[in-house]
Formats: sequence, C-alpha cells, structure tokens
Amino acid sequence: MTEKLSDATRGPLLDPLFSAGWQVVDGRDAITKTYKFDSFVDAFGWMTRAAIWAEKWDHHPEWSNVYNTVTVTLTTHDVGGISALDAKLARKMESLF
Ligand SMILES: C[C@H](O)[C@H](O)[C@H]1CNC2=NC(N)=NC(=O)C2=N1
Repeated sequence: MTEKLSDATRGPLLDPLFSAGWQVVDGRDAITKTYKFDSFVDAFGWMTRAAIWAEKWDHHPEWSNVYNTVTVTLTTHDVGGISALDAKLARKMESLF
C-alpha cells in the first residue's frame, strides 16, 4: 500500500533527487524538475518512454511540454503527498534522460 513518505524515509529517497535538480514545489508536498532537450523530438521521445513506465506502475506525472522543455511535477494524489512511487518514477526519468 502506498503511503506518504515518513520523515525518516524522505532524506534517503529525496536527497539524491535534489542533487539531480529536483525541488520541492512551494506550498505542495510534491517535487518538480524542468528538463531541457536539444529538440522537440528528443523531449517528446523522452516523455513517451517515461509514459510507458508511468502506465506500467499506474503512477502518472503532472507534466507539460513546450518545444524542447518538459516540466514535471510528481506527487501521489491518492495519499495527498510524496510517496516512494514519486521517487521511483523520478529516478526512472533521470535514468531515461
Ligand atoms: C485508480 C488508480 O490506480 C489511481 O488513481 C492511481 C493512478 N495514477 C496515479 N498517479 C499519481 N501521480 N498519483 C496517484 O495517486 C495515482 N493514482
């Protein structure tokens, strides 16, 4: 069962993501990162690959794309905050980037 991250698990799961450029969203228990690509095709290709994992894990990003830029926000709507699934999807997005 998915749960909001406890204080004890937040650091180990989120600190590596903060080092990779993820940030906490102001006023929300959510994390965000803006990715820049060389082209729209690269951006959309990355979104397509990330979307396959999101669907496989039944965990979906809030995201938007403008040309070569993709802004992603991850949170777990079912628990009202960041869960391990958000960290897992963020790590996958990093590895696909
Ligand atoms: C019913 C379905 O499994 C849930 O609504 C899933 C779908 N994708 C989801 N994605 C995200 N980001 N948070 C959720 O709580 C969530 N819940």
